[in-house]
Amino acid sequence: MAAAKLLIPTLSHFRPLTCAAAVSASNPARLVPHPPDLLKWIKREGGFVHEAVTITQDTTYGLGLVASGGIPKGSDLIVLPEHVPLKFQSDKDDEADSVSLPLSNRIPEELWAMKLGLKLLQERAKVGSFWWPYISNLPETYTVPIFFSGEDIKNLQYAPLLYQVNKRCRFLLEFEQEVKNVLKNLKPSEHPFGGQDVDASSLGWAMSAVSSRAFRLYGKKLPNGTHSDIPMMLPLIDMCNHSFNPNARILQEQDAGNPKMLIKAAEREIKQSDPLLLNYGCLSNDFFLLDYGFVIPSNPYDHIELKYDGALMDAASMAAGVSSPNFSSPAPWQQEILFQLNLDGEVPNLKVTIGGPELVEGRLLAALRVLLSNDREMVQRYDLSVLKSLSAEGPLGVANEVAAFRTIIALCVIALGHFPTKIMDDESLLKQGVSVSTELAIQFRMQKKSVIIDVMRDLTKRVKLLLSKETTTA
Ligand SMILES: C[S@@+](CC[C@H](N)C(=O)[O-])C[C@H]1O[C@@H](n2cnc3c(N)ncnc32)[C@H](O)[C@@H]1O
Repeated sequence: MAAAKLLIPTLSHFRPLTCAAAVSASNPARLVPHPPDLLKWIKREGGFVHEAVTITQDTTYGLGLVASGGIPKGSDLIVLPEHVPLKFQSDKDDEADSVSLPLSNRIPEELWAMKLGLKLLQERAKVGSFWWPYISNLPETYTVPIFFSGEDIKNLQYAPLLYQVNKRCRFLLEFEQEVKNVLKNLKPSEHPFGGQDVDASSLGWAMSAVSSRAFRLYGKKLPNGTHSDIPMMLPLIDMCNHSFNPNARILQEQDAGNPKMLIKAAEREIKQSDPLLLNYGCLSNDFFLLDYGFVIPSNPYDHIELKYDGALMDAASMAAGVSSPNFSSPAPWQQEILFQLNLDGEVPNLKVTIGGPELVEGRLLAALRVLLSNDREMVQRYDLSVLKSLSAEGPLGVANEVAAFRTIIALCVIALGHFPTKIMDDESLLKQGVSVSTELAIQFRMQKKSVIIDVMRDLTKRVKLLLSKETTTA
């Protein structure tokens, strides 16, 4: 044993940063086979864990928290003292941050998870890290699309997500080079990762660990009295799985001198064997898959993204039977409204969505209503907020509303045509048994197609209702 220690002296102060591909979504291995007891560590550090809160393997979503007995509503479930969450600027930072800080400054703000990921990777490499009891309990692999094969990325069949995945992969490969360049001339004592090679795969592990587990909460108080919003990893609390109907919620107590993170039971009793669930956010499946590595069936917040384009709108409305639409050449007064909707001008935002709680994004609905109307005076009688509202029920008349809805239905048909497979094909592929990542990609595209079909159904009903009302009043 002594000889082995002598042979590998440099290995004694760091841990390897290798990263394997995900084999199972429901039960990913942890970084070490028998990690320390997380509950005991939290309590030793001065935190509180309700006696009925336990960690269970018995979930379809990996590890989770479960109530071993009844918990009254509003009870504190877990309380973390301020030094336990893992944040980018931590009081425990040391001189290695003079290297990782400039590196993190090269990360675009939208990839904030990579910033905290650098810190996580640094702590993962360090033997004796304060956070090792937490980090060793993290999953070894993630089912996010940056780890999918090229074939499974294509299997997503949805351009906006393909774009995001490619962007993240490209960033990781470029950042790997930047990290290597910065690290190559460092003395061992200055090296933030214990002299180890950091590659796109270990960076991707760290980014996914953060994006799937961090919460954005108040940071330090700013001079103007407000709080900065910073991501942090909350040990144990982050063992809660997601639900849109959660039974727990995160709170931050800002008592002077004693800030704490806690989760409380929601305003209903938690029964024995109930999982403890948090709402990660009212997000589309794009975010759930990209950041968390899962897809929610019938997600009420899922939507599809389209580009507002005059030629596409003309094609859709002609397919819907609207005669001579003028989306490609709007009248000046219509163009002025498109400008107000930020669908025209120097830096327009042409991304519009269909599906989700709004059903049709207000900006798209207003544009269709206005461009399908010839009656400038009537249009100008209404506020933009009315023109954008689906519940306004045909402010510009039944014929205009029917034409707008039919145009959206035709847009949906065009969008469905962009998917190379039908839902029935996808279902039979899933029945044949496929890998974890292929299954996720197929579920993702099936859900997108369901969103489109649901919107078409809803709008078809609205058209029928409008037409029936018109015949009754005629
Ligand atoms: C904050 S962690 C929760 C703890 C995690 N289950 C574990 O084993 O460490 C978030 C991860 O849990 C899984 N997860 C949580 N809620 C889920 C849900 N509703 N459906 C599918 N997977 C879920 C996903 O793998 C996600 O990335």
